[in-house]
Amino acid sequence: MFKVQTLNNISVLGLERLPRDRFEVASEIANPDAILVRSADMHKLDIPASVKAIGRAGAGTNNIPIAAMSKRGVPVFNAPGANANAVKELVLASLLLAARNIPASLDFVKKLDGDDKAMHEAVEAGKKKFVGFELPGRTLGVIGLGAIGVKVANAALELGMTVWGYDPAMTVQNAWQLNSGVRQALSVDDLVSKSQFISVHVPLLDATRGLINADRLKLMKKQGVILNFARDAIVDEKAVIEALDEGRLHAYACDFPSNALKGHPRVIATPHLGASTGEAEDNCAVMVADQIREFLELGTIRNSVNFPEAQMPLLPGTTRLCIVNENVPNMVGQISTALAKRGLNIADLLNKSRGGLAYTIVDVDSGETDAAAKEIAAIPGVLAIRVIAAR
Ligand SMILES: NC(=O)c1ccc[n+]([C@@H]2O[C@H](COP(=O)([O-])OP(=O)(O)OC[C@H]3O[C@@H](n4cnc5c(N)ncnc54)[C@H](O)[C@@H]3O)[C@@H](O)[C@H]2O)c1
Ligand SMILES: O=C(O)CC[C@@H](O)C(=O)O
Repeated sequence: MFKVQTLNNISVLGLERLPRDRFEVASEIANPDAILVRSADMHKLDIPASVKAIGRAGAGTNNIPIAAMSKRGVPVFNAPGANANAVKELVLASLLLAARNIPASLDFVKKLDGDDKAMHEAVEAGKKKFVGFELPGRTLGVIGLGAIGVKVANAALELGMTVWGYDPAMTVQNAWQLNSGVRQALSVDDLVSKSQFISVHVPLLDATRGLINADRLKLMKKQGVILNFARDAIVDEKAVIEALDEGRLHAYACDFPSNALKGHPRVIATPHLGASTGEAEDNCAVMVADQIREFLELGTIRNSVNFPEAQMPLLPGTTRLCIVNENVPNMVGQISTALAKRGLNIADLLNKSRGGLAYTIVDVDSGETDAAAKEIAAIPGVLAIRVIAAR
């Protein structure tokens, strides 16, 4: 029986992918084999030694101590693209809210009083304060052309906007999805200086912290709009407020409210709602639960942010060893020597690496697998090992 701990509410559809005869799932559980999480901050958490995998039911993994997990040989999985449409729709809604001054106009309507005639007169007199602008011909710059950025860029083109994109590490799969009408910016500065609207869709990393800062805001076209549905620290909030107050920026739409932003007349803040649709919550939970199940039952790695992809069908009648080690020479040699010493025949083997980590799946015919696993675990550089018996 595998034990899975949930640190946030995970959609029932996802949890149902873990059959109860093989998986015990609870928010409080001792010695879990795996953790399912959404946005809970795991950096200060004492993650039990029993944990063999972490599944993020979403895209961003900045709430998970990935480097520490890599050192322990623990894969971290996420759900790439599973909530991208939900975020795209909220970005588009916010683009329109900003262009048509809708939040301020709704406040104005809420404060109207008097009889209907008085109200009608106030509406006709007051509406000039909320004159907006239309999107065709306006320029949007999209920083980060991943699952979300590509969808936002394509949708903005459909709305008649001129769209520039920048992503130095775009994947081939995402490039296939991008409308060829999206123009390629040469750098962040190049994109910023061309754009009136800017939408950021990058992960929060050291390299993206403060990506939109005071200097870049000065490069933007006048009356610009910044859309931040990625992570708070990607945009320098203080610099944005200054630009709003000086009238250089028209609006800041973001999914990460703070005291400084709250109540600002030109800030449109939503409470981290990007992925909050039933569809996105289901998609993320199903995807990540399937990945965690396949890892625990078969050692398969799909959509990990720190491990290489690794899939090998389990040969009937064999026992599987899954070994995580530092990516250094002669590890496979030492592993096969330990197996040969006990007369264990290798029926199938897969060895993959990513950065400093290597992962080996080896299926062996019957024999002293536990003893061999113990010996392999003691090889310097081996970080984790599991033995999975064929069912
Ligand atoms: N508001 C929400 O609820 C919500 C929901 C989903 C995702 N997000 C955030 O959005 C981010 C992006 O999500 P995604 O699904 O598109 O991820 P993704 O991994 O598909 O795309 C991220 C893209 O950013 C690019 N990138 C990385 N560093 C860059 C840089 N310095 N400049 C330009 N491009 C860079 C990568 O090459 C990649 O193509 C997530 O990491 C997460 O933080 C927020
Ligand atoms: O789980 C959520 O609601 C937010 C998820 C989002 O921030 C993500 O990075 O996928």
